Amino acid sequence: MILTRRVLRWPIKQSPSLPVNTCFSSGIAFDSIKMAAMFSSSEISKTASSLFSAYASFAGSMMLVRSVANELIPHQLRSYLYSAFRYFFTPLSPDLTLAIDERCGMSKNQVYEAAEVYLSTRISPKTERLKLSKTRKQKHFTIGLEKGELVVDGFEDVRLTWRFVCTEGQKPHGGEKKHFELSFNKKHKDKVLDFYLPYVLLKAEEIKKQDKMIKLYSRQCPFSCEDDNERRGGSWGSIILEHPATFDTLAMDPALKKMIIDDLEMFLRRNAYYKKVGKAWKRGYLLYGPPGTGKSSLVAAMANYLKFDIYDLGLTSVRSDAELRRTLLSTTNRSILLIEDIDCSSEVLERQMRNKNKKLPDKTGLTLSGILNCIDGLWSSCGDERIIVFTTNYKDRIDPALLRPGRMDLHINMSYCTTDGFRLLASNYLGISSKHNPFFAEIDSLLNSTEATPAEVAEELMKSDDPNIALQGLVNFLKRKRDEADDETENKATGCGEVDSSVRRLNAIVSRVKRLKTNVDQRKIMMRKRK
Ligand SMILES: Nc1ncnc2c1ncn2[C@@H]1O[C@H](COP(=O)(O)OP(=O)(O)OP(=O)(O)O)[C@@H](O)[C@H]1O
Repeated sequence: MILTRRVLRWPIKQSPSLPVNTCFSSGIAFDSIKMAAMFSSSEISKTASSLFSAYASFAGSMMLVRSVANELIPHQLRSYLYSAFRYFFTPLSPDLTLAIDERCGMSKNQVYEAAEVYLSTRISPKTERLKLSKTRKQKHFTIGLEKGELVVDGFEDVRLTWRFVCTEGQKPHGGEKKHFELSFNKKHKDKVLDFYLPYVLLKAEEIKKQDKMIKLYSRQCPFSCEDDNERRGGSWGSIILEHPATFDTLAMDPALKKMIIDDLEMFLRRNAYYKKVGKAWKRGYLLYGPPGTGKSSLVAAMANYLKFDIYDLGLTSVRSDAELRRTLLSTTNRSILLIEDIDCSSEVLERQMRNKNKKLPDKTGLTLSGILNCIDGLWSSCGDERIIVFTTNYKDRIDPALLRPGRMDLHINMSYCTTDGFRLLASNYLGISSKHNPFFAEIDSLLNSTEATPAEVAEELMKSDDPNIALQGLVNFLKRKRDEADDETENKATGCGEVDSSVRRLNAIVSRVKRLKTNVDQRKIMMRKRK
């Protein structure tokens, strides 16, 4: 108040030392001249001293008040008063800011991870700094926000601002603490929590699925392609699965192929259904058939289709039920557990032998009941979207307990190459179709009377870039197979003595050599003609 009164009493005078109508080009210079004209130097110094004395008396009284308050008012009441004072005198912001930390305790924060992925697709052209990275195994660049960068996003009528913040960790060598700040108008709080953030999680999941590199895990693999270069628990190592098999390249009965795809689709859709009926969300497939009919290729096609990782578990490397449990618990959701050649697993066969011969000692700690428990017992319920695939060349050698529905839901017979299968392979390997090709009819009739695996047919088709040579080679191969099969049947039917059968085999070899020579001659003639 003193200060105000003094200021108001200042006289407004013109300085006699300056001519009133002097002209200046600069406005600032003109103002300062005006000021100087208003106050004489003695008056300015008087004003400054009164200002200083006012400030000193104000600061002194405040210090006195503060020390009295510190003495008389208890600490808790004081801090309450301060916060109330701050609350009433700080202007209210209409915005709410959510801090999304990188970690929740020891584990990663799912919302933070999702935001990282989602925001990489929301970067505006105005953003000035971005983070770019790519590991040797990654196919695409990874783009992220740099410290302090902003992304503005919209969701229905809500405007949201994301900011990426990095701060120094409090502990020495604690590294950087990272978090996102998400700001929006307070009135949209419910919409953001109930709809926007779940939408971000969903979108991030979709983006991850698109870019996902499928991994093949094995306990025998000495290293891991995980980003943090750590092996998963349960001693799994991994490599990127680069198997190009897809359902489009698989030569198998089209109806069977469609049935498998539909079954997988239904399995993926049925999360709620599995919960409702009280079953673990998993599905078991048994693939059986002779070697080279595409069992492993089908597993790769399933993984590529679903974008699921594969855990290749050799049962022979598992020593006990406890180890099997540990190993399976360290596998992730959305994965395929592959147990190949289940009939060759000595433990599974052993139980059958033990049943027949009760005296056989229990050699290992891995038992069939341990395996069954992991497939559909209580342990199997730890995890979601799991697929278990058993493969075997001999279905009849497997313990029926393993095959019952609920354990192996679908039994898929991978059979010899059919005419449909051949057409697909011919189109894949040679880029040809059956139209006007003279070889197709002959190959069809040979395939109907001979058992050849898709692997054998594919091998023949790969032998030449020239479709005619490759197809002629396949015809010869199938004829040879047919003759061999005929010879074998004949041998079995006649049941002659050893000498007779040796003579017949010798004759068969001679006739086969003759046929081969004819084929070679034919091929030479064709080559000459082409030249
Ligand atoms: N049905 C098929 N469609 C396309 N290619 C196939 C098919 N079956 C086999 N092949 C070809 O043969 C090769 C071997 O097949 P694959 O390993 O999948 O057979 P498998 O039945 O798993 O054999 P095994 O029982 O010996 O493990 C594959 O790399 C693929 O090129």
